[in-house]
Amino acid sequence: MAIVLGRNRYGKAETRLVHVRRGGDSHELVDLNVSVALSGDLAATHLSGDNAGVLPTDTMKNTVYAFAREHGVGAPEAFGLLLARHFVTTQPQISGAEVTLEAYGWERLGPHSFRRSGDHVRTAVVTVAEHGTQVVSGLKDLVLLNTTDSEFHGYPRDRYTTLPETTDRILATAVAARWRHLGDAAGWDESFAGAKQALVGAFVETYSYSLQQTLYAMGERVLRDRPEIAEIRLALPNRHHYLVDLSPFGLDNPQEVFQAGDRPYGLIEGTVTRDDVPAAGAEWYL
Ligand SMILES: O=c1[nH]c(=O)c2[nH]c(=O)[nH]c2[nH]1
Repeated sequence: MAIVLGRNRYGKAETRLVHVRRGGDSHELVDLNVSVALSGDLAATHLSGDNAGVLPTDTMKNTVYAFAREHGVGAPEAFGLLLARHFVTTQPQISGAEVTLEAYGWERLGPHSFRRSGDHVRTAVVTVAEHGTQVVSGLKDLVLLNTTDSEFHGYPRDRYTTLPETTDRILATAVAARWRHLGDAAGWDESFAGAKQALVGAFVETYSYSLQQTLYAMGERVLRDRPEIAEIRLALPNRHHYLVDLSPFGLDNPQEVFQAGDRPYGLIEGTVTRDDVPAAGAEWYL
């Protein structure tokens, strides 16, 4: 029996970067949370504390800020690619870099005034490794709700089943989605806007018999509308809304008064994919 070092990586997590582009009269604002994880020949530091190959995580943080000044910050995918390629090409012991970015939205109020817009967080994960480059875009915390056009019935019942069948309910979720691109040179902002629009459009327009059906419709719409996207993964918490029994007060409740549930919640997860695209890198499955 031997004890050996397994998979490992290291990096600086959650570098908060705010970039102001002061071009003309109107300023541009980008607000990012950037995490870098590097992998490669890092056995020496783990086994003997030899740090000859360990670029400090502090340097990674500095690189994020310096690159913002030197190159500007465009789409999160583009900035992530720039950083990931930099670490892999300049550090001989590093063979893989994963840069994860969250972009917080700011809505313009004036030439140099903004209001934080909280309806979703845009995400990107860029991986540069020996086997290739993978760009995954996404979003999270996008809360959507339909007040009708949602049913749930026809499910198996056992002795523990109490859920009443319904032909009219609220369907609500907080969308977390990530989608992998076929190439590494999409028009990132336009692609993101199109994918988000497809997700929302399918949620609104699908008459739903289950959140699972809605999930598939959302993924399918993204792949139909966006040829640059190979595959999409969705995680949809079912934000249950319980019809309140008002009969003790002599009142009816024709789908008007609901209690918003918190926990527990159903969690519906799924992948929608094209059947003719190259397989994803291993990172996709984490
Ligand atoms: O859309 C739904 N899918 C389920 O799998 C499920 N399970 C449940 O209790 N309610 C729902 N709703």
